[in-house]
Amino acid sequence: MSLKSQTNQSQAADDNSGYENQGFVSSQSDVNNSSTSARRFTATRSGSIHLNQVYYTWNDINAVAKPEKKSFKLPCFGSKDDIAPKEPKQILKNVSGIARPGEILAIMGASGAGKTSLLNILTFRNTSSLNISGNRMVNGVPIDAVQLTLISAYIQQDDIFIGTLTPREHLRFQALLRMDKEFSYKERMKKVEEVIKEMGLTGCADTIIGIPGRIKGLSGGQQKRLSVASEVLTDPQLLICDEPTTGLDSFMAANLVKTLKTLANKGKTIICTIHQPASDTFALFDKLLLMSEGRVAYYGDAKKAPTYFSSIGYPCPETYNPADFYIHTLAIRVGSAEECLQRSRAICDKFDESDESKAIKVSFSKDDELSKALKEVAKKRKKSPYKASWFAQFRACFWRSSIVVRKDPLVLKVQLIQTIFLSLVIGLIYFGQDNDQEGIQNISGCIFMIIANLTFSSIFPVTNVFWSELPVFMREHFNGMYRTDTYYLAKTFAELPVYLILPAIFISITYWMIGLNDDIDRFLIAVGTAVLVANVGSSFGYMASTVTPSFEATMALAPVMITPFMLFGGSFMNKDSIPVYFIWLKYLSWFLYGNEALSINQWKGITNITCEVGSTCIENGEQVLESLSFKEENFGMSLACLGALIVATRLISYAGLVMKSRRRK
Ligand SMILES: Nc1ncnc2c1ncn2[C@@H]1O[C@H](COP(=O)(O)OP(=O)(O)OP(=O)(O)O)[C@@H](O)[C@H]1O
Repeated sequence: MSLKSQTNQSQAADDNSGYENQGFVSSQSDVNNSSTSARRFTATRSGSIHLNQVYYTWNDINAVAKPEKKSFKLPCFGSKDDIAPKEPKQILKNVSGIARPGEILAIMGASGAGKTSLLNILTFRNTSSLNISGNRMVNGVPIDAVQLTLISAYIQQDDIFIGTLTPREHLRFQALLRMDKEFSYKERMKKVEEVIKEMGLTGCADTIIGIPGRIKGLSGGQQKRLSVASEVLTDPQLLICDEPTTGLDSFMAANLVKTLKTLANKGKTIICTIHQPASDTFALFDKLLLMSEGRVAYYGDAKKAPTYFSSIGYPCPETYNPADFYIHTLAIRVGSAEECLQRSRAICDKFDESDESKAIKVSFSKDDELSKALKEVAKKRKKSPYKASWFAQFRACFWRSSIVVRKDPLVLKVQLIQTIFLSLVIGLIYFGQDNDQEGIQNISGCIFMIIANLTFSSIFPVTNVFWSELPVFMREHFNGMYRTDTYYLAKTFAELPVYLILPAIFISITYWMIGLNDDIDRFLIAVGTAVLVANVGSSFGYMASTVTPSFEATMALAPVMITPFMLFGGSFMNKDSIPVYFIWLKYLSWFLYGNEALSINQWKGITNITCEVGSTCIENGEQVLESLSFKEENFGMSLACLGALIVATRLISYAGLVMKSRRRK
């Protein structure tokens, strides 16, 4: 190791005190015969790697769209176009570039220029429909998708958060699951506070993030800064941002790029695609990669671009925003496409011949140590992508889900109001029932109403929350933050109090208003039965959500799925009259089990049913149960079946969630 690299090593050790040095320390001669700054890296036992500086290079990237799979058509129905083989479409042609530490590289171009395709290729994402050639290297070492994720962070265009959290809570959750095992809880929380300050989020750290259309929260710019903050927590040396300023006004866009600039000034390498930035935002970029028709039209210092374009005959007028000028010059306009294509081709050809073009291709000396370390760490990460243990994942997910339960009005507040309102309505409708002939019918009706309300008021809030949280789960799960089982189990336990307390409140109000069996033990059994029914309902809500492809499909199909269980619940049709081919549905109907349990609880041992002299009457509870085909000895079995249905529907929901996450892979 050179003397210079040893000096840098001790300096960097101070910078990275949180990392455990395992001896993978390397130096490397610099690029292009420029000054030799040693770049060391540190690999930790827990499977992370930290590079002091990142030079990300891509050379001669070519991308061709894979031919579309032809759908089967009878020859007589196909047009000539269907039969003729289609020319493979070249998306990128010999695209090269380099992103350096301490700089922001902006990838710009008109619509369809190839920015997204290039960014996808640079991040190894969504490239299954392309045939790609060329190489992508970090500090001269060819890398793959997993190796890139070890040293970089990708900030996607759309910000996805749990809207009921505050930025501080969101960042704490991220820190608990994404920072290396070596960091203590205290260090993680300290890092969160540092990042809040660094990203200018101090003023809104305890404001709710917000849910569009439901809860007002952070501004677009603050949300974007929070996205960046989430990534900065893990201290990646390479940040790749997909159109970070989209949807922001020019002031907020400039603010965000200034934040990125602060990070670049700390030595980070930043790449971002951008759509027509305002001139003050454009002025903040260090390097510019202009694309046109899948080719490089310019790569170099953003400030030198006007001189370069003047030199090839396209001077930017003084009063013009340079970004607008380049994009207009390179855009392919409808109506003059051929002329625009010729101009684009000429500009790209000129760039290919220019000195600027030659400067892109830089050579690195071989770094076998870095290559070996990257491979080793990637191997570990492939085995287990998670940085936190199973228990740490469960604890963090449980903590966050508990906050959601407490703060999301849909989960607790709205449900509580709805529960009290509906229980009062049912209580008033069936108020003060007596043990007489009319009361038998009324009580049978109100038991059914209680079960139906417990079911519906559990299913729909669950589906709403599930679908609004699903994108967050998908992104975080794929980012290796937590496993599906820890997420699902933590959520189940965090929501449990809701499905214990709300049914208990519901039954407590209705039970006494209606005047059901006034034995206190019977009341407590009714509470227990209501809790079981509500939990079958919430589990069914999860199941309906995980086995259907979209929120709309869940909302459309859930009632259809519930109807048969409701029909065979013993109220609309006598239990013993169910057609033989539908008997299996009866065994899955929580309406039937709930109905049977609550009816037995109500009528068992009742001997004093009033009967007018001279009329045919049901005289006691036993006869009531007999008329419904319910048997007292089935009481325990009905409760056990409700419990079994909860377990079964939860397991099916879990399997559905696993399938959903697998399908995304
Ligand atoms: N998988 C693909 N198959 C076929 N054509 C594709 C594929 N991916 C991209 N293209 C085409 O390649 C061209 C470049 O697309 P790309 O999305 O990279 O452009 P862009 O510069 O990001 O545009 P915009 O700013 O409008 O998003 C477009 O004409 C697009 O239709």
